[in-house]
Amino acid sequence: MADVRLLAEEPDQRHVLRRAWPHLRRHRAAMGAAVTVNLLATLALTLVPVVIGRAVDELLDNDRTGLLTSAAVVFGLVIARTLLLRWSELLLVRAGEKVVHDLRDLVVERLGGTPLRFLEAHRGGDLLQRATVEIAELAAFVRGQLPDLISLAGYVVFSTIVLLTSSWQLFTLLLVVFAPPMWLLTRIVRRAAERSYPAEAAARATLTSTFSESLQAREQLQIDGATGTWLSRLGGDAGHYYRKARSAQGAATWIDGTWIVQGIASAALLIAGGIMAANGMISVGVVVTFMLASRDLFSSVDDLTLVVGDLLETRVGLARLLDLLDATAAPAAVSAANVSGTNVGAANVSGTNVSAANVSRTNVGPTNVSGTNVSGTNVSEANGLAAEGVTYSYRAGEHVLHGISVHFGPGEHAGIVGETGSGKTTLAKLLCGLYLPDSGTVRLGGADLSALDAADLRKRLVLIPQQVHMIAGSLADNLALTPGRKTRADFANAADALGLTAWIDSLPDGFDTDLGRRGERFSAGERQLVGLVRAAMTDPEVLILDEATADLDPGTAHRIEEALARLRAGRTVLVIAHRPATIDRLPRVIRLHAGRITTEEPPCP
Ligand SMILES: Nc1ncnc2c1ncn2[C@@H]1O[C@H](COP(=O)(O)OP(=O)(O)OP(=O)(O)O)[C@@H](O)[C@H]1O
Repeated sequence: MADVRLLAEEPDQRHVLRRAWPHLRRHRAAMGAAVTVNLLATLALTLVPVVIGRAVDELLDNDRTGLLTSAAVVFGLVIARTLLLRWSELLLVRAGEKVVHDLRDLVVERLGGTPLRFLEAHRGGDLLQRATVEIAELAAFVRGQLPDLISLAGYVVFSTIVLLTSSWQLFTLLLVVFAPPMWLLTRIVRRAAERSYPAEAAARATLTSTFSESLQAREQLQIDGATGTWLSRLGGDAGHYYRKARSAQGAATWIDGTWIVQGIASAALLIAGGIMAANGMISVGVVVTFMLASRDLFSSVDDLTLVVGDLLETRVGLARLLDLLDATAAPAAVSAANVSGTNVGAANVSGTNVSAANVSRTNVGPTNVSGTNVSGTNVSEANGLAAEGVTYSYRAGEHVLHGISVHFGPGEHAGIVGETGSGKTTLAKLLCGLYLPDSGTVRLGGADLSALDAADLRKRLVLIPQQVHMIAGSLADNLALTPGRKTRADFANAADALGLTAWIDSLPDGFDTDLGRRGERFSAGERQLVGLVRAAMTDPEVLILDEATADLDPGTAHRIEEALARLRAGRTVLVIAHRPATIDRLPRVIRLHAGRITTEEPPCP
């Protein structure tokens, strides 16, 4: 299991911003500009209580000109604030959306390039949740709360400065009455949120997984009459999510405590301010400024607590997303790890089981193949496809393949057979580089697959699985899923080369025939025909067909055999064979039993 890092459902939330920074770096100028404009808007609004306080003193002094000037300044500040705020929101949302857009692209790119094993090791719903819901939540936060968060943080700072410069005595009183209980409440909310939000996100991901699996398996569940069992499992997951969501709500109720703290602080300030004004220590205007600015501060802190609640929730999603990006990053490092692991394994294998040299001389007989079938000259192991001491496990410690060594010469046609679960499909995926071995090496033309360029590999080695996956759309849409830009003419040429033109013509709309949402219109065998046409367009060195286990109608079986026979020329073709008719025709057969090669039937003369 060397090449897979398993994702934790409840992520580590430490240093999330530091981890996210590399993804923000490209947009820092735009974000810096947005934050600056936002802070200017906030500053404009924070100055309003100061001007109102001055206006009150001017009113008490009968200074009409001063009063009118102050009123004009208040008006100007409010207008400036409105315009600046709108501008900053636009800038911030635009910059934030770019970040989210880049993250979304990166997730798609990383998931597309990640080893198959990584995808198989995780529940589809969990990956879906991280790649869609959590990015959507991040986008919603950026649009909805991020501008507020910056404004509110600005209010807290600027209001504090206004309060401190208005009256240090009242400010000291405010500090004593307001700050300690607020600090305590914030700690409580934060702790409760850190406990409950990740658990809520994990429970939601589990529910999504169970739900999406039930949709995928709906036919099987109905056949087995297991819908009830599945529903109760879904109900269990829904109940678990409900409990976690309630606990997260519980964490949020602590926020209401801030109202009580604010009430007490306001009353204390009013009494103290009144006494000081009566004694001539400060003007009435200063008391007014102080009360207005402290109200601003209270409501900012209040709103900030709510937004911070959202921030903590978004932080969990961001941490889960960053985990996904980290786990699917750096394929170079992954393959390097595997290459070294492979070398160790290969050394072990040659020491204990079957050495690479033995494989070519005794077990597999590539010399025979090359000597007789292909070129008439000896082909060493440097040519063709070779597994050397390959070991593989899906779960740590449970080997599915045990030191498999086998070689297929260029142009060879061979079969891999064995009972269900003996490891044929797993070996096929290793042979075409979809899995990396735990130990041992798979080589193509002498080169370790893990060292080859992934895109190049996909053109040189093609696997047609038992169940060829189809996307919603037409036959042409499905044929287009081939490396390179293929045209209608390419589809037609490939079908013609495989003798499938009559079959395509027999479809209602030829290449435009709609195959349904999941290609339901085609049987397993017909889907493999689609796979064969794609393979013909890719023109790989090695083609591996994992024969469909479902019963094939004679017409389709014949078309597959015919197409395969035409594809065989000039390339290595391996068939994971299930049907006796196929096995009988294979010139060379390798039999697997419980992850080991048991017998090797030599090539037919
Ligand atoms: N994605 C997976 N996760 C965990 N275990 C798996 C996975 N795929 C296969 N296995 C297990 O590995 C073993 C070998 O499976 P594999 O599909 O390679 O066998 P097979 O010979 O191709 O079987 P079949 O003829 O039924 O296709 C089986 O025990 C199977 O349960």
